[in-house]
Amino acid sequence: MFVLVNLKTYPCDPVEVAKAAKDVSDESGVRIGVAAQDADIARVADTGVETWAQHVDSIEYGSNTGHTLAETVADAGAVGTLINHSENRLKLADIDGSVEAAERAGLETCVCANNPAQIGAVTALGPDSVAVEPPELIGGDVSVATGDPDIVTDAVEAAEAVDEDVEVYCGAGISTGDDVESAGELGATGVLLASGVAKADDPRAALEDLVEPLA
Ligand SMILES: O=C(CO)COP(=O)(O)O
Repeated sequence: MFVLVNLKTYPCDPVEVAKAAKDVSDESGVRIGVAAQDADIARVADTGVETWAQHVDSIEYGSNTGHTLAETVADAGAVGTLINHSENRLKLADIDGSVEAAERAGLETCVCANNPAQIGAVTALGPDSVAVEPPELIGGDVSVATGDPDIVTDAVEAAEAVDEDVEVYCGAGISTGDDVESAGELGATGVLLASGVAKADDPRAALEDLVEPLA
């Protein structure tokens, strides 16, 4: 299982979380990534943790004020990027362009979607992975794996029907090792989570608990 921690714009210390994620990944052997804000990517990557961007735009070098260029986040140390997160939704054409931009820059791609039908649509764009995250469960205490297990199994089925090579992750409300284990049992090969680590009093302990069943 891949554990991708999305720091969003939470007021946590990104370097502290990144160092903890790097250590816990090294100790457990579980792949852990940290998706940081653009301005934090370089110092997060300096910790040695697998570093992701939270978004890249469907643009090339040039006159694009205020946008995120895939090459720039890659140069800063990101190796992957989220696209179309529920909090930064794009039109299908822009998702397609962002996937293309990320691939051009050598970034791994994870396209998020709200439901299995959207998962099928974005899988057709050929990203490395897709992630189903029901918006109503994001930021809450109920894990998608227990609160809406069918959405995970249906998303896995929808993606497989389009392209068996695209990994399927799930997210929303995941905060414990049990949640990660349940997500795996439903067919997900990774989880996206945010508040369970970014808002934890002790992010390192939260990460240790998350990977405990996997180590
Ligand atoms: O949006 C998410 C990850 O990208 C999920 O957020 P929570 O883990 O806070 O529910």
